[in-house]
Amino acid sequence: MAVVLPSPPATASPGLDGVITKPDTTTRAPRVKPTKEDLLKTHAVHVQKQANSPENAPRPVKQPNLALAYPASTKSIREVDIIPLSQLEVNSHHRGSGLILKVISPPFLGAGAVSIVEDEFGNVDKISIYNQNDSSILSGVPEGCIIGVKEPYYTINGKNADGSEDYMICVDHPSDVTLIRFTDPIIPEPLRLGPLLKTAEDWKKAGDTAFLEKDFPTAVFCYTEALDCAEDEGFKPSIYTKRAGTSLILGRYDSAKEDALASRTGTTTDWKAYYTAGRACYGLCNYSESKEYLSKALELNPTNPAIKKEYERCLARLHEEETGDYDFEAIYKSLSPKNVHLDLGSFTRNTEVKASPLHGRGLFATKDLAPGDLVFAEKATLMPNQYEPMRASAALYALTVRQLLDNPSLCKSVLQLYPGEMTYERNPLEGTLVDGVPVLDVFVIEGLRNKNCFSVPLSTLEDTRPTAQEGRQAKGLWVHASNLNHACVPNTLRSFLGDMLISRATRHIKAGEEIFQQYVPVKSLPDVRNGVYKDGWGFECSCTLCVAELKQSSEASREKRKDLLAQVEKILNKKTPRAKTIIPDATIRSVDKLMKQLEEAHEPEIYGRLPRLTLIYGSNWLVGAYRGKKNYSKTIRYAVKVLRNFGFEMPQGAESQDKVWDPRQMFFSEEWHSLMTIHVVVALRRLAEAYNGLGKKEMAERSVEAAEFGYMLVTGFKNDLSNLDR
Ligand SMILES: C[S@@+](CC[C@H](N)C(=O)[O-])C[C@H]1O[C@@H](n2cnc3c(N)ncnc32)[C@H](O)[C@@H]1O
Repeated sequence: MAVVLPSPPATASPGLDGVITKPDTTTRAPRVKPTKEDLLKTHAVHVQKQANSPENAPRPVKQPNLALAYPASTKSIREVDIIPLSQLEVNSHHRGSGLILKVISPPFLGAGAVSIVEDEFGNVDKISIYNQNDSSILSGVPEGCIIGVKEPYYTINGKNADGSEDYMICVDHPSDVTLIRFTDPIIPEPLRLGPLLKTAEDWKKAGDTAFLEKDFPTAVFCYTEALDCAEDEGFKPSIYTKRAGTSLILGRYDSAKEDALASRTGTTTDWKAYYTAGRACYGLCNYSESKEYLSKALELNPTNPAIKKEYERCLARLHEEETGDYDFEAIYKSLSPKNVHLDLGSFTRNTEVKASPLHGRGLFATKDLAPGDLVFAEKATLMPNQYEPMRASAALYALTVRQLLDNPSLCKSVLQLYPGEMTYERNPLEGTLVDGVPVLDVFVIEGLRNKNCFSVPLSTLEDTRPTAQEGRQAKGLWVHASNLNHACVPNTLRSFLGDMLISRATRHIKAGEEIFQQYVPVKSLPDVRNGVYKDGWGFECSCTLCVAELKQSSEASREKRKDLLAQVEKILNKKTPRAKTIIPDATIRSVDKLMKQLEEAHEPEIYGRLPRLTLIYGSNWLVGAYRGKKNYSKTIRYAVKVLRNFGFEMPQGAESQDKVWDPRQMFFSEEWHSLMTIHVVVALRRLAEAYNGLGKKEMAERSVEAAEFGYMLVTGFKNDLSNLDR
């Protein structure tokens, strides 16, 4: 699926004469409207061009521009005043009004389905319908169908070749348009066609033909018509069965379940209904309900191998949900670019959602957890298999809209996510069914995507490898993890395996304590990182480190650290230690000197047990420089400093090569506030190498064990450190 960038906001733009002109946003009557013939002719040219272009060209996505947000209609087409097209005013949302229209052209399928429509009085106009599902025939608005548009937004779609304004009814919210059945009395007389087919049997046959042609949306449509005109109740169960099976293929699990249950006849053949209902619930990740239906199917058909297989799968998911017992290594092996959606249950019972003193809801521990413990593991609620960075956001947005439309039962958990500040009040009717579809506000969906999505590599383990392809990240939503608030020095670390998010404790967490994660890797300067939070999520961080750095440390000290860091960076950015490059001693000495000054610029009474982020880059660099010179003793000294700067407690004298201590203990300190990243693992490996170089085998082994523990935290499961070399 390709994407287009969000359209630019309606701000001032250069006019033809180079003078900045504001877009015309006043509500007014359209100026000159084209005739029906002209509209159809121009449209036909576009459609013809599309027909000549290569088949299967990916369909772009119109991602909503939040600056132009407007709420979705929550009314039924039966509640609004039907108006003629001639009453439409540009730049207006026509609240309380609606249109009943006949589609009189084949569609042009771009980011939206564009067609020409006619009302009962012969007025014509252009319509663009966005955000419809491929599983609905509205995504293609076939010629001849009758649609209802609720509270239509009429807009200027740029200029025509002759300079006149090009007008369009723009339907952004998918629930603002509804497909009207041919027999519906709401259709005005002049637009009526009468039923296309007469009997339920005819519609069923038409549905079967569409099914065989793999046109599943049309099959659903025909089966719906068949059910609607069936006079014989005995005819209905078989149609429900067919519609349930078709919906299952389309991933419309809510309807599949409903139809499967409606198809029951009270006989032993009901095993089919329960089997389909069980599979539909499995598709929705409702494993307990799935198990119930599959058990019933098994009772009626105990030897059926397909039911047995589904039942076993269901038990495996329930076991994962209950215990958090996963074979992560096997899961990793099963992962491939084509197989990122893992068949796993989510383990969340160590955590619960409660009101947070920081903001809205937060996630809290339900039991004491130790460093390294699995806090929770959650399968993505929504994550497209799209790792192209330019396409990942739009793909997630499109998938979210599609899934909510297809499975309204998902609306409750997804629409309660925080969408950021909206320019209007949210409507409590969002997510409820009106005219058969859930009311969906695409601007809310884009807002909550933006505030809650995570960027995700194929696996964090892959991502730590030097050979990892930089930037290839998908985007996804995990509704449970979305409750996590941010802390720069958090108590958990997240990692990914395909669409599975693994959260591990990085320190002791007491039952009842709030769980935090870092939203993004933290910047070392407190004002810079807080700028990122403000811009991205609208908050200022109040974690221990931010309070210490922003509220307790003086502005003069902050400025001093900033200045020294800039001096360090100036040198380091030119001289990165690499294999086979020897850094001149003079450079090392000047970095060393600056680093001492920077260290002294950290007030001991404030930074006593806190990370010193501005020191990390320099101390890491010095580890590399001394490692290059095989100076083991200095490598140890600076590797220990790196660990200290990340906020790990180092025993007195650990910087000396002769000190005997246990690096494995550093993860278990109760008082220190440490920050866990892959750089900690690398520093521990350097430490091990240097101890080895000095022949201190015991210390080297302990350092390797500590590095392995750290690597488990970073990647989510136990892994060989040699992954870091390939
Ligand atoms: C993914 S949501 C986190 C859950 C959120 N508290 C809720 O009620 O849905 C992200 C939003 O939480 C808020 N937030 C996260 N961390 C915060 C913090 N440390 N302090 C204040 N607000 C925070 C921000 O408003 C942010 O946009």
